[in-house]
Amino acid sequence: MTVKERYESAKEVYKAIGVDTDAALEALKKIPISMHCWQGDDVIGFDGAGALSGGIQATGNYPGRARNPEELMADIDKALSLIPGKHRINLHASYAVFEEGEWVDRDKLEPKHFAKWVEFAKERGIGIDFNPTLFSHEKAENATLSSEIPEIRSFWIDHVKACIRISEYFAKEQGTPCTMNIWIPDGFKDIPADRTSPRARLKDSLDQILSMDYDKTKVLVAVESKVFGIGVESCTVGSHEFYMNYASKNDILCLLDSGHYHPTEVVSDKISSMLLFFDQVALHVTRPVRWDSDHVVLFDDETKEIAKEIIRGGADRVLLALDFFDASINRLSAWVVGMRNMQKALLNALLLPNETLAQLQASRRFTEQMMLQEELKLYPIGDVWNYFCELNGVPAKEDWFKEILSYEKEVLLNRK
Ligand SMILES: C[C@H](O)[C@H](O)[C@@H](O)C(=O)CO
Ligand SMILES: [Mn+2]
Repeated sequence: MTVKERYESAKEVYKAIGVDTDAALEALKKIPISMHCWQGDDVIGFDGAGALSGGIQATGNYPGRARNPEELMADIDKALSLIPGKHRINLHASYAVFEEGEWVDRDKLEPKHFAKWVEFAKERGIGIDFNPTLFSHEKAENATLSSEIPEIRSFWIDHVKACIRISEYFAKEQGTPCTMNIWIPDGFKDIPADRTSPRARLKDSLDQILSMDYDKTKVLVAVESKVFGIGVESCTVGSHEFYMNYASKNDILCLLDSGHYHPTEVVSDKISSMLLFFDQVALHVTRPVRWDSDHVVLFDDETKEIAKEIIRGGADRVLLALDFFDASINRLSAWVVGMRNMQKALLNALLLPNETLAQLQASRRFTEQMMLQEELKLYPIGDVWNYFCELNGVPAKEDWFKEILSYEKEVLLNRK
């Protein structure tokens, strides 16, 4: 049977439970995922400002890490060619592209340092999202926006302001808003004596940043909380409560990273609450293994549950990005697996009879609800997925992997 014939057969199976597979594929095609550039080079960046810091870690030494903008762009291109649909790319400020012999510190970054990325994105018709980089820098050794040292705090305030200007430039050039997400590593290894002062300084820094004049329809500022990081186990200044309150009072976005909560807490359970109080919510989907380990996103239960909440809450209300970095495997394969898995999870959610399931819950027919949810797990989603790949001109099933192998042989292994 061909992929199309299998799809036609699956379509009938779904039709019997009231699910329109054609509509699901149309909807899936319209959901962009912001693919993080930092999986390609183990979060190193190009500004040479410092080794990876901030309590995050890329482990492994698989050959072929992208070492410069050309290599990273080529790798992103290859990965995107194996992922169905049109997506976005997510950059960090540390990925500024300088002219030969040029260098400026992070507080002096300008749109021109990202012109190459705009050129890259425009040629491919994709949008760009952005992140100030408040780690891997000598001035980030202790604290950034919450620093007790006025010059350090001003430096980072200026950096984030510069990033807002760069985000505005991206948005203007690409014609779609740019999500600009702020994450800082500030915190304390051991029990602090004063939790309030650092948080008050962080609040003041954000106030100063947001007081600048910028187009709020073009730059969607988000703040990303975290429960702990390596070296800051006892207290994170930018905690969930801090940022949720700050975002709500200041009309900016909260970004929920699925690795940034207590191990038994799940982001899938938070999305509906956020969407009742905010117009939109931003996500970093990742896979924490025992800690915020940033493993590649799998087609696992929590990813599926997050996707259900995105579809049920309205995909246009969720700014979806991925955030993992695994240096122990082929980095392009990591991107492709993670992106395709996020899409499979979204497809899975789109293929559910969501109305029927909600009605079963509303009438408290939980026995039937459980039965149906379990039976649906074995419905022929694979046939629908393969057809989606074919429709979008990318290899179905595992067929994309041979492209990775030849790219590894011809390109990655030559990066000595
Ligand atoms: C590199 C990212 O910005 C970073 O991973 C941040 O988003 C995060 O999740 C830190 O744990
Ligand atoms: Mn994150």
